[in-house]
Amino acid sequence: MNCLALKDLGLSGDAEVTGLSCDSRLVKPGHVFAALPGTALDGRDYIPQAIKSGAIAILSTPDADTLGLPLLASDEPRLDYARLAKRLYPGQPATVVAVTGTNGKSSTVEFLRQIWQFAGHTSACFGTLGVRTENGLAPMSHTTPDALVLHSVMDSLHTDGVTHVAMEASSHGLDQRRMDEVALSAAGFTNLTQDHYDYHETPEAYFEAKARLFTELLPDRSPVVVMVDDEAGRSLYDRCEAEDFYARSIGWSGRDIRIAEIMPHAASQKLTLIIDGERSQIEIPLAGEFQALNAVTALGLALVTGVPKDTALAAMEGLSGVSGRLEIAGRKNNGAPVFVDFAHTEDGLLKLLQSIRPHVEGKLRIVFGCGGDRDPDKRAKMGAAACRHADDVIVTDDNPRTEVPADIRAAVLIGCPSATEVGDRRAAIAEGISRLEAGDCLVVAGKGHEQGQIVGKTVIPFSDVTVVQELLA
Ligand SMILES: CC(=O)N[C@H]1[C@@H](OP(=O)(O)OP(=O)(O)OC[C@H]2O[C@@H](n3ccc(=O)[nH]c3=O)[C@H](O)[C@@H]2O)O[C@H](CO)[C@@H](O)[C@@H]1O[C@H](C)C(=O)N[C@@H](C)C(=O)N[C@H](CCC(=O)O)C(=O)O
Ligand SMILES: Nc1ncnc2c1ncn2[C@@H]1O[C@H](COP(=O)(O)OP(=O)(O)OP(=O)(O)O)[C@@H](O)[C@H]1O
Ligand SMILES: N[C@H](CCC[C@H](N)C(=O)O)C(=O)O
Ligand SMILES: [Mg+2]
Repeated sequence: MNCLALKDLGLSGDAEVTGLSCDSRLVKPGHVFAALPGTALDGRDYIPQAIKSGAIAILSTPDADTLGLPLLASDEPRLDYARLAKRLYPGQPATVVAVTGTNGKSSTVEFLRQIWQFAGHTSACFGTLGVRTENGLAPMSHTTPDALVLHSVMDSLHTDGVTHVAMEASSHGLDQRRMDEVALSAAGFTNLTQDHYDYHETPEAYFEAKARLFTELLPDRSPVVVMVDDEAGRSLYDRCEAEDFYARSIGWSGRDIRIAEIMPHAASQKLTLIIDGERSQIEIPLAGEFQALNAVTALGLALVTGVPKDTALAAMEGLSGVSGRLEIAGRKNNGAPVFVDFAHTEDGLLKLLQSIRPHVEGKLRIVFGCGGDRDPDKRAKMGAAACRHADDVIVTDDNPRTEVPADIRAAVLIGCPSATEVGDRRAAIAEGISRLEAGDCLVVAGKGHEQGQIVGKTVIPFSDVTVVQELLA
């Protein structure tokens, strides 16, 4: 961490700043406390608590009552919090790429990391799964972490010799300015469908939060890679072109990387791609069209960050799947497979079930639920998608958080009245497995890589993959 004194921040006094926090519960002696107005609470109410814990200055709105402590007054305290975080942790890998979109961010950043690593760059990625380097995975609490965590992660990656990092840009993170001080080299967009309307309220506001990455955070003329197969992608691409970015359009209807054909095999798929007018064919060791789309987005980002085309294509032929994304967890003794996937939106479920369907001779069965304290409007829609595209649906719990689990299940069942309801997730998975006949397939969706079930404020250890394996044993 950089050494700063109060006077370096324009405040009086020589006291050394030992750290920064926006949570009074984490304040230590010598910290600057950022008292931020929030979505549920107001950080300014916690100034007395922060002072008791040893805060020596407050960063907040000009009207904040600091009880005599020096005030770093700001009309945009979240932005200035990010700026101070960057001053304390200034290191950053030279190439930083951010990926946004409703679905596919975690997969795309991990594939991009693998391509860079294959090309000889010391690489990392971070997001929902944590911070991944060639040495392993360290957990993180958010998809786009709070600015302080973000810059301390960047700084330590830089210290460890990482030159290339791919990060996920969530709509919450963009809206709350968590990544405003990151110096970006390029950005990618996967797709936009419904999620998080509880927070953003309208589809337009959700889109604009994502669009901030391109319109406000990315330096002029930077490369952008946009999947243009949906309306949001096309509209974003047009904006990026108008703003003089180096805009690359990719996808089935992409101009710069066009997917001409995908031939699915049991556990792989052959892609025919037209890259800048030239045809290439590769076999990627991943199943499911959506995984191919994410791999192509990663390819686009690898190319604009300097990886030679042949190297990037060779890397794609050796990609490893991401934990909990169409991961085969095991097979019943009659051969029927059980997959674990992280689909937690209507479109995610649709794409997941469409991807698996061609490989199923018998019945396609699904166990899933919807998260509590998250967009309630997506629940019946997810139920309807499951009902329409699977042959057998079991609705269960998925992180009820502070909501009543039965109420969440009831909302899902509105879209899927014929489904079986089994609240306990382990019992639901057991029921799904017991129904599996030869030729069938079961997919357990919604939790993917997650290692816990959040009930109230408590995290109960729970892993879909482990539970499936225990039940199959
Ligand atoms: C809705 C939301 O995103 N909230 C985030 C936001 O909290 P907030 O500022 O609104 O919090 P608040 O509870 O109103 O409190 C206001 C302030 O008082 C402070 N406080 C509060 C209590 C106290 O005792 N002392 C104290 O100082 C809080 O630290 C906060 O600074 O800023 C906090 C600090 O960065 C985050 O931890 C918090 O994430 C909450 C826990 C959360 O669940 N967020 C999820 C929805 C989220 O961000 N998800 C995205 C997207 C996921 C995806 O689709 O991939 C992500 O990037 O992870
Ligand atoms: N390109 C895609 N189009 C539609 N659905 C997808 C796509 N990629 C992934 N999915 C679905 O979304 C799930 C989550 O994928 P991934 O973790 O890569 O997305 P994410 O954007 O990081 O999600 P989150 O918002 O939780 O961080 C997958 O398990 C799959 O069901
Ligand atoms: N990043 C997403 C993940 C949802 C995963 C699902 N298991 C849930 O809890 O709803 C979110 O926080 O909304
Ligand atoms: Mg993610």
